[in-house]
Amino acid sequence: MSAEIRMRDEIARLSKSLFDRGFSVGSAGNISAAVEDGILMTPTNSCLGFLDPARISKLDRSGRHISGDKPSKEVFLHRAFYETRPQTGAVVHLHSTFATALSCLADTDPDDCIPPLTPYVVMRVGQVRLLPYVKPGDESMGDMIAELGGRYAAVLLANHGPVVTGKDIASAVYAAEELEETAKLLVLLRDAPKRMLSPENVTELKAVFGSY
Ligand SMILES: O=C(CO)COP(=O)(O)O
Ligand SMILES: [Zn+2]
Repeated sequence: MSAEIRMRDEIARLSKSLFDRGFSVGSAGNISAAVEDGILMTPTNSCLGFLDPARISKLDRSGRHISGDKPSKEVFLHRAFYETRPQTGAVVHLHSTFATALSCLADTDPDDCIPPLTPYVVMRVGQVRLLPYVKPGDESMGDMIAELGGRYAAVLLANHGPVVTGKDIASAVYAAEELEETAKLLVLLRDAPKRMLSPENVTELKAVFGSY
């Protein structure tokens, strides 16, 4: 089996896993993964729970659609991550409930919208930047991500949802799940006095576990 066929199967398998556990609903969200000669991307308006691996879109390195169904309308956003973070192997965009809830709160800190509450979000995701609202599929979102210069592995799109990257597709999916679970804790504990991880705790985690 070729590496591309294996990757198509892996995208479908992990997408279904996210859908089955409620991380995406309907046709919300999209996933892409790098292959040797381009990028595989979930088709626009497809449901993550019912992808046909053979119909997953393929783009060449310059972003041209070369096979499969029409790609996600968020193609600009995905490509901006691959271009500015060369270590990116996959990109996961979801409308998962709690991360999206944080993206709608007026007092979310745009520079650190998923603050370090527990270690795994630091280890798997790192600092997350909130980007201003634009309509889904707007080309300007690609520019806004490019302007971050590859400094963030994940962003939260205001009033929309998270975008999380990883060195490979499993890492990106795990990081998206970790981000969502931390967002859930932050919403649950919103009005309670909280003990956050200290800057020293965060530095230690980065030193021991590295950052992608
Ligand atoms: O989440 C989405 C847009 O932000 C879904 O769009 P696509 O169906 O085009 O991938
Ligand atoms: Zn979306």
